Amino acid sequence: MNLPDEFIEKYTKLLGDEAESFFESFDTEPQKGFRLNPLKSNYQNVALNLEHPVDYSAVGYVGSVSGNSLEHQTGYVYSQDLSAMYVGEVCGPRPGEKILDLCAAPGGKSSHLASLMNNEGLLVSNEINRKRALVLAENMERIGARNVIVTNEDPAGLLKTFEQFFDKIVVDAPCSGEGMFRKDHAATKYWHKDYPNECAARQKLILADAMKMLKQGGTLVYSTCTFAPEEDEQIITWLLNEYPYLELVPIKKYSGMDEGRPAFSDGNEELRGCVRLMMHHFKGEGHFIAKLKDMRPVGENVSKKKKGKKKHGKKAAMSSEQVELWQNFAKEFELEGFSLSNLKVLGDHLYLYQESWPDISRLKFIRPGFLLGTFKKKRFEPSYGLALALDPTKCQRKLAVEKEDWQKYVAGNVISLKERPAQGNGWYLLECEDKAFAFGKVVDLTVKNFFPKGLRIF
Ligand SMILES: C[S@@+](CC[C@H](N)C(=O)[O-])C[C@H]1O[C@@H](n2cnc3c(N)ncnc32)[C@H](O)[C@@H]1O
Repeated sequence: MNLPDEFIEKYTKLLGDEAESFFESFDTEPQKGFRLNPLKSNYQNVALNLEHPVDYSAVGYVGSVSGNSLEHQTGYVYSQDLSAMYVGEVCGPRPGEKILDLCAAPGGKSSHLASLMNNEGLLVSNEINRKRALVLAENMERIGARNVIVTNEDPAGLLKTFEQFFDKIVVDAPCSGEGMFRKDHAATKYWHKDYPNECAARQKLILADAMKMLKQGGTLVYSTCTFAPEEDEQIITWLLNEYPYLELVPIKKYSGMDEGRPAFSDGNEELRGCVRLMMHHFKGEGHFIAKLKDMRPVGENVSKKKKGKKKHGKKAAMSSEQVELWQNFAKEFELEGFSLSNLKVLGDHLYLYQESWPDISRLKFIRPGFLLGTFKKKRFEPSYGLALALDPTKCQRKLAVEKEDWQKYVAGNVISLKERPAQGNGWYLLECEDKAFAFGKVVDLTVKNFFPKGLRIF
């Protein structure tokens, strides 16, 4: 491929003997990857080739997945570059933690983080660009996570709500994208000699806001998809100088992973603890990852001081009619873990929003909690996301259909039944090959279509 002359000049100097194989790697075939989603109880029940697992993630595989497959539609699988999937592993989210993914769309890292949190704790997935934030929300819905808020703020906008709040923050920063040149040749057109420095200036602003939202004792994971030292090692040097209480946590290197390069910055040997994923050594695209820990003792911080304050702000109460409609639905589906104190109505929408989460009413959001459904003239219509978050193995009110009927439904058509289900008319969780794929409403011998129009496939 044609790389910009100044790019070649720069990396010839930086990489010396290695430069030739580095440049050759831009002409090699990219290898694809995917992750399975342990939020689904039977997550290994997928018609996919699982013979090539990666060694750095228990849920990652080499291979490709069709966006039109049942596995993809039901959120059992997420296509993700083999390098990108190491970021979530390095973060190592734990159930119960409060985590921020600050630059999150389209959701590769966020879906990975949420899939490892067992629906416990809170993940705030933020994206500054509204169009991209909408795609992010769709992807988070698909994986069936119940503990995610999707916001659409610039990093400074989040500060008013989340000062010193998070246990872990992932900053997968907007960057010069050199590591994506192989996959996306057009990306070379935006590149110019000063681009990495321009990106670095923006990265510092984003990180300065991120640092204000990190709890004392918290962990920051910084990643880019570029090889540029200005945006990689030099940013880490800047962080270490600016925030002397931060320490680099050495990241484990698996086969083909490079160390960070001290010579690309101020010579600090600790930079070796970072990871460089270089296409001439590793099978994924180009990436850089660093992990830093705030070493100050976990003490009184702002969010604790505010403890006495009512966290929810104005929480719209449900009307008695809404309570009854929801409770009837929840009883029919034997839903557990949805206590009324954790439910919130906004407009006609009903959300699961844990009482312990802070008031986000001052933020621009796409999903202010997990959308359970919508109240419509004396009835409750469950959300598509709720269907994907339910465990079909535990649900009695379900209807299993063949693959052809799944195809019809996700294309926007009704399903015809040979006989009426024993439980009569009404809402059913639809499943195919033991995977919940939507709610459908049975009226006699027809399953009416409620598949979201914008997500139709085929
Ligand atoms: C590398 S992409 C994120 C990819 C994502 N983490 C994933 O795994 O799917 C960087 C994101 O940062 C967003 N961004 C751009 N400028 C930003 C800014 N000033 N502050 C925060 N995010 C920004 C972009 O819109 C883009 O979605």
